[in-house]
Amino acid sequence: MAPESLSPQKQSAETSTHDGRVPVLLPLPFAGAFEYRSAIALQPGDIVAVPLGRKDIFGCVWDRESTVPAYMAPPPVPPVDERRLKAVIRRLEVSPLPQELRHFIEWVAAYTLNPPGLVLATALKQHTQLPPKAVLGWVRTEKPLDDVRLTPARQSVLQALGDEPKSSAFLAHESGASTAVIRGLAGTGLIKEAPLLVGASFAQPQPDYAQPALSEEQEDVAQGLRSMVAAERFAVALLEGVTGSGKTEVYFEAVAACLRRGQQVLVLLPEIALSTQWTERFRRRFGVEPALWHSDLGQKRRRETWFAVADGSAKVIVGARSALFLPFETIGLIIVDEEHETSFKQEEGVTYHGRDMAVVRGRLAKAPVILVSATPSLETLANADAGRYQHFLLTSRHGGARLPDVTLLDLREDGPARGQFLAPRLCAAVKETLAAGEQAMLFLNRRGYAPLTLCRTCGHRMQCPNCTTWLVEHRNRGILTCHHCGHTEGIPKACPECDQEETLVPIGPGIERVTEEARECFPEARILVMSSDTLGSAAATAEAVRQITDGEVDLIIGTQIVAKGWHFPRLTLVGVVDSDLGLGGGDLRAAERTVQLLHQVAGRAGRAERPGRVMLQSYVTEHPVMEALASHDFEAFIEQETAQRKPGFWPPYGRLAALIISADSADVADSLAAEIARVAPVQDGIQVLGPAPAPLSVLRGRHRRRLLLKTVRGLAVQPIVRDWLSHVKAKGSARIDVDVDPISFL
Ligand SMILES: Nc1ncnc2c1ncn2[C@@H]1O[C@H](COP(=O)(O)OP(=O)(O)OP(=O)(O)O)[C@@H](O)[C@H]1O
Ligand SMILES: [Zn+2]
Repeated sequence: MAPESLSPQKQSAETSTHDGRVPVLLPLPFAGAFEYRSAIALQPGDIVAVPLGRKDIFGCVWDRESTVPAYMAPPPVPPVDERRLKAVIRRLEVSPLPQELRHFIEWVAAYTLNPPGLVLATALKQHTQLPPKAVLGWVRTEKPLDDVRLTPARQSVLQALGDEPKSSAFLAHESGASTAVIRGLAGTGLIKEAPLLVGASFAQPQPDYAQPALSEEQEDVAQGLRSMVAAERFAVALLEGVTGSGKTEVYFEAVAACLRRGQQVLVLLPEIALSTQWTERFRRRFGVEPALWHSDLGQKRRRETWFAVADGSAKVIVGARSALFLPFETIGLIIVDEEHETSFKQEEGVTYHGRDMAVVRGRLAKAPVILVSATPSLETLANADAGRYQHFLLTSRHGGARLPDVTLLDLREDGPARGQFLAPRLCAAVKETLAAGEQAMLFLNRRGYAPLTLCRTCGHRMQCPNCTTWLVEHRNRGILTCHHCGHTEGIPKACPECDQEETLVPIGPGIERVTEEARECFPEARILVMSSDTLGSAAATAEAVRQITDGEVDLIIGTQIVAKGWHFPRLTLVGVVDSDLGLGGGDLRAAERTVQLLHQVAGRAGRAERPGRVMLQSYVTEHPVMEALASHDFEAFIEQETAQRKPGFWPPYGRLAALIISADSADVADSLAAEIARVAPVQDGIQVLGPAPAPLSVLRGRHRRRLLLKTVRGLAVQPIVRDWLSHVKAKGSARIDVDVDPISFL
């Protein structure tokens, strides 16, 4: 989304006790805030308990003035009659939601066409459940030192103690002493318990802890980023650089600049649970771990982090997109790493794009935003080309490493033997690599053993009973499973259709099947499989990374997990088993996404002294995607994509909103879809496509139809969709979901 569509923000300094009435936003799908009576003075942002129907519920005292531009704002909620007004029960003793965060919540709601209460729910998820319990730490007492015998362990504890209370864990870590020593010290009366300042457990990153020597090119870019931070105003930059060029190292300089100004930094990573290498690099650069924010965080840690972000003591927060909803004290910089990743888009509930909303958040915080990628999205490139974003480039790999040589393996000519998936030339290359004591990687973006199970006799295909999709065989677990709804069944002995035994055969490869083949071809190799099925936790991932880095593994076989920003210095060969996999389906971004993914995987090869090579197995070697990958010429590819999208006003040259209609039965879905189509907007610059059955026309037992609204760039989709949907109502089991800027077209 373009920053120019954001209007300047209005201040709403007004207190909300207004004739004793306050608007309170509840974390529920209502159109806006409700009014309540309040005898006590309340400020916007206060968390309160209020009655709703016969229940009590938490809500947030809201602003009367909206900062969202009028054309995007939802219609106001009609005021409530004085006599029906209910009273606020009490104010909670917890930190209020800052104004900037409230404005952000309104923005996200208006932009994504969601009720603001649902967006508030995202922000409140952890907050109001928190009992404000004091956590105790230790401080020095008045008692003179001379009275006490001091062991070296006790001395080092005293040294680690500052003016502010410190937690036992912190003291133990800093001093190397055990908690027993600390308790012993307390027994002497030299230290006593005191409430911890919230966030005290977050050690401060040191901007000058270990500064790298930057190359000239890196230094130029770092300088540009530092001055953006120094300007302390909203601006967006694209940091584009080939894989291994040191983008992380360079944006760390912007982080350092922000830390020196005492401000907070938010870094969004697409796959935070996999980011162990990233946090380790951060620690090497800044001396401490950053604060993490993701869904696997334990309750206690979540709570500590929330408060430490609110009081400004957590300086660098690295998180998944939900970190955008944290109550930052002063954001000075936002970084979105791998900005092209589609996993930044939340697909369930409130559908929003983390990258785009990061730009909104930066705007509200008056802070610069840096978008980082080796293969930027067309959206971001278009913004850079139009001069809306600054554009920084890193053109060479660090330390003289070369970009890998990319070879296309045409499967029509050099394909593998029947029933196999690795072409002879790829096998030979793997053998050579392993013989040289280097590591190889095979990439296939498909979990399980085989994507389809078919009866050789009658042609029956094993399908999910709840979804329009085939069941995927997971041979290791002896099951067939649906990757959409989770339906699981045993692998039958006989075909359920024709009852013949031993006729079901797997069609096509998943990584389990490729692994089986690799074990036969490379019997000596130590193989490690990386997929969400084998790496369940951050700890398992960290251990896998350690094994690879320490050279305990020869061959890595994996799904898209292996494409993430890993730095494996011994890895010199990457083989892509099925390069064409992402190209089918006719999705608007299929080609773009394939280039991004395969380039990212290829970029894992040859990142240190030894040169790398990449082999792409494909049936369409003449496809522009394959040519771009082989020649490292993305400009030509982007030009071609642009030429295809521009005339039809496809993003980023137009805007999209998808309507997904779903219901228990096909009839209900069809008739609602038809009704919506009948009242579709007719206007210059607008086109409505559909209704049509969704590619996943049945999902979890619900029948789905899609309509797509397309507008020219100058028209905002929000008011159009809002007006459109005001003419229809979903009844019974039917539902209408809106997806603004859709990424998935399933
Ligand atoms: N100036 C530097 N001094 C020392 N090491 C550096 C420097 N620049 C980069 N490196 C090292 O080079 C390697 C690649 O850098 P980095 O991972 O930052 O690149 P990247 O552009 O983010 O890569 P990718 O897009 O592939 O994830 C890392 O190990 C990094 O520590
Ligand atoms: Zn299913």
